[in-house]
Amino acid sequence: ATTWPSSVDELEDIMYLNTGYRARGFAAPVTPCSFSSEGAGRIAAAEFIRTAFHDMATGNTFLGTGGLDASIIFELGGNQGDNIGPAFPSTLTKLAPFFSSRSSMADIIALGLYAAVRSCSGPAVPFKSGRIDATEAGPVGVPLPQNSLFTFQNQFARVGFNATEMIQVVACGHTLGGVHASNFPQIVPPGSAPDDVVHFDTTTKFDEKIASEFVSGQTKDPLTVGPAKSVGRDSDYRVFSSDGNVTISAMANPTTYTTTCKALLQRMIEVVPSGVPLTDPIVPYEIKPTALQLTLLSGGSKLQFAGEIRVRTTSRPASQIASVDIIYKDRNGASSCGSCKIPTAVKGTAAGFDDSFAFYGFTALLASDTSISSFIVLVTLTSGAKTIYGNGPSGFPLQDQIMLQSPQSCLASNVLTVVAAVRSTSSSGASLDLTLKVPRTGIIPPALQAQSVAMTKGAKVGPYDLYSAKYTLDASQTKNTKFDVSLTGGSVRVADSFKDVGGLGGACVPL
Ligand code: HEM
Repeated sequence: ATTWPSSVDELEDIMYLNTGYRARGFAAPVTPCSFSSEGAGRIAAAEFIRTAFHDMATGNTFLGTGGLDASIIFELGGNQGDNIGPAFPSTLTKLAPFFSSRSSMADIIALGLYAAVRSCSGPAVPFKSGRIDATEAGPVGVPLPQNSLFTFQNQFARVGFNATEMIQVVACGHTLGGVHASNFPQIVPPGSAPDDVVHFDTTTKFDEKIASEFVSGQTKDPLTVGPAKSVGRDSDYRVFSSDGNVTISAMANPTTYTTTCKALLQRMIEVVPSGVPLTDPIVPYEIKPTALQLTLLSGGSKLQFAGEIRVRTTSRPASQIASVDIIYKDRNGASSCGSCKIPTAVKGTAAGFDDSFAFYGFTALLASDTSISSFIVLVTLTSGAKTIYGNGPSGFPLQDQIMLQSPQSCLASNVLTVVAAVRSTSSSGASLDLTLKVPRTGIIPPALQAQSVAMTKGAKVGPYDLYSAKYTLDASQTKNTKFDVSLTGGSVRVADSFKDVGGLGGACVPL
């Protein structure tokens, strides 16, 4: 199990909170499987999968370069012929809002494949994080329908797939969507098909029909039969028949198809430059603290501790949970707080493709002198059974050395004011660390730009000193800027992190 907090926390939320309370909505553009906000003839799930393939396809595992690195964001515009069609800009536009300092664009593209495949009833492709974004275009070299079999085999070998795996992974991709007349008029002549698109198989589902219809001679795959043949663009035919139909026949079995595609699509999204370490596959937390916030209250003797505990309710439904309690330790790791118990109440439920969650909210007052350093979570079932979630040996950690003072902070006509409370014993100073999204001409995702502003020391309130800083944002940055407040001077970075300017009020309230 992952210990909280972890580098995967943001991606874990994006991956699992599809609908309901605190939904991130990442899978909404590909739900249901047949959906596209772009209108008739388009399938966003197919476009997400094709985008991941094209980003990966120019990698080179011999040299350890490229792969799934988001270099595709620099490779649109059409002059190189690799990325033809509106699928790529549409996909990147839908993915870009999820790009942050905690979720690289390359990870988001890979996660897009997971969501698209799963939304179409395909397997849950294991998703690791840690991909690093390229800073410029990669080489050309996506397989094109006019390429020879020999070229295809070399192109797939370059990204680590042998001749058999090439057949398999093409069959995994070409189960959704199809060929569009506007992109490949020699393959689908304009006006020759409804909505100017011919689908690869007869179902809009992640299934083996692409293989079974090929083997039975029923296929209408436009890269196998039809106009593509006479112009040498029947690439699926060349690929699928390249070993005398042995592999594509095996892929006609539904179980073989699903198992093979799960493994090969995972490998596909794990083609990354050498030296890029990926995490273990992300799995949902059983218990995950959410939106925790300490706030110093007026007078300085009390801290407000508020937040939510997200409980996974997939195998243990929320209806069986009688209570969720927090049991905390004071800032010295002791229990000077007495029972040190904080009750919670249900705030809402959420769901992913395969998991469900309930959020339990709480607000408590703590003595600011003794404060808090960690907590564990006690789940009591209606049967009386109790389970303690300790997050490893030391509990869920919480630092009280620096905290955002949300009520004292505000965003008023683009001017951001941030106030933090810093324990008087803590440090030499505080810093406001912004992650700005800077729009780039002709490139869909913005650049991330780190910006630090020294905070100015103000009044002393109880055991804390207040610090403040101002920063003027561009209009486009008033909704998408994240920021930390951090201590300066220490050897280990201590911060209250990943706050959203969108969460601040329009008027700062003095303490
Ligand atoms: C020999 C290798 C391949 C060739 C030559 C090839 C070629 C093509 C072509 C020409 C299209 C039509 C695009 C359009 O008209 O919009 C297409 C669509 C598609 N390809 Fe491939 N492809 C190959 C391998 C793959 C692989 C390995 C995957 C993913 C695992 C994949 C996923 C897709 C998907 C999902 C679509 C449908 C897109 C849509 O409906 O918008 N392809 N491919």
